[in-house]
Amino acid sequence: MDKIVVTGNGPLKGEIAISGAKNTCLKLMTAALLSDEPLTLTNVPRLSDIGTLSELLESLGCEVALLNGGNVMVLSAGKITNRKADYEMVRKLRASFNVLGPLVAREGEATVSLPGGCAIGARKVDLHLMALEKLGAEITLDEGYVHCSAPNGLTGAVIEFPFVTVGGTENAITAATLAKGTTVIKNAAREPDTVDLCKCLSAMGAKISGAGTSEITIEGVDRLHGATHEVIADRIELGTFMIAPAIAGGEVELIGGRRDLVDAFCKKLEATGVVVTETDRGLKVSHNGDRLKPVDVETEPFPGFPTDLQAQMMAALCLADGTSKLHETIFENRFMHAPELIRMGAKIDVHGGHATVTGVKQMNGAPVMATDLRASVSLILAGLAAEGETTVGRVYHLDRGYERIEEKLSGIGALIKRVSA
Ligand SMILES: CC(=O)N[C@H]1[C@@H](OP(=O)(O)OP(=O)(O)OC[C@H]2O[C@@H](n3ccc(=O)[nH]c3=O)[C@H](O)[C@@H]2O)O[C@H](CO)[C@@H](O)[C@@H]1O
Ligand SMILES: C=C(OP(=O)(O)O)C(=O)O
Repeated sequence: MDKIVVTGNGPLKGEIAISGAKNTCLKLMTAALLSDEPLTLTNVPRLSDIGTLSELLESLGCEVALLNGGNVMVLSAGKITNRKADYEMVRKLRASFNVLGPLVAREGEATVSLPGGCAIGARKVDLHLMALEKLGAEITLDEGYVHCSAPNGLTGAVIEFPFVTVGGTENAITAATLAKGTTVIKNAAREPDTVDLCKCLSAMGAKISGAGTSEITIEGVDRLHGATHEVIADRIELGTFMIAPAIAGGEVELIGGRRDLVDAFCKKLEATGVVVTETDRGLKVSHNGDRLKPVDVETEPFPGFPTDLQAQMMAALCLADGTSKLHETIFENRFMHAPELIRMGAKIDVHGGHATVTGVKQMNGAPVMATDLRASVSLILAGLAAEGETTVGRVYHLDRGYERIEEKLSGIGALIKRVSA
């Protein structure tokens, strides 16, 4: 199994091109199931999660072709040959539960394995099912599978979520595109991923208004057609690489980065003393290497501080000059990076959804273990500023969501390599 070895070596300088967003691209891929014409996605990130979802889509009869070294994907669901998404595939990837909306909308029937919990929390799907029931689907649960049936098609309805669910909003949107009549989604997710999905669906002929606000309206249409859509920049990869010069010092330009994708995060980073500037090509982050100022962070749905950047921010705050408090409000078990950071010399006290981080002057390299995607990258970031060598194990978590991370970080002067153990 591969490991990543990072050696702290001072300030970083250069530029990193931001890839297409994993969490967006996965949902865009499920949209291909809504049309019998091809959907072409450009700016596709080369990640293991993309490969896993491709396999699932292929098992349903959707052809997936990669062009231009994998950067362009053509998805052709001329005919759905199988309406059942198997446990073995769905369990590997939560986003795969989002084939449910498109399948039932187009085929009037679908059976999809429950995704189950994952390391960061229980991650229920009751609200996805509530939304589909509102649209008239009949739902039964049997042996770990959700069976969803609407033989006469779905019908538009008002769906009000009690709290923001990104995946639930997206399943509701895709299902509603082919429903009869109007659907109004209240308390909808405002994430850029959801907005980009709506943009792609609109290019396919869907009638959607209000994307990016808490109320999204969808007028159902009879059919969707093919389209070409460019995947939006990955705001989580962007935020992750913005932390690199913050933690190790230096100046790095993130090509393709946009402040509006990570504004709440930028504000917290700026409060630590880091300088963020918008440039013609993206965002530039500079830090003189002084100790960061402590800040308090609470994760929230967009436009708040993203849960997917909490681990990386914690890594930076481990070296701040003072005490920071982090409150994780989205997932109940998303501090698994804390014990590993503690192995590197950090002082962190976790109590439920809260963590108190008392900054230390220096962290030290250590063998550490990745427990989930964002936890893994927080250990690499900490390694960039630590004294000595940090070896991160179980890097398959990292490969789910970061394209060529060693290459990108080496390009700004980091000492990082992948070794086969
Ligand atoms: C609001 C939020 O930040 N969502 C994040 C979540 O999206 P993802 O779509 O995976 O999760 P949701 O947004 O649906 O979940 C938000 C919260 O609602 C709960 N829930 C959700 C659906 C449901 O049917 N019932 C239910 O109780 C979840 O357990 C969680 O506590 O993880 C992704 C990957 O890390 C992030 O990119 C998203 O930004
Ligand atoms: C947790 C993440 O992904 P997933 O929802 O696929 O588990 C993530 O992108 O940080």
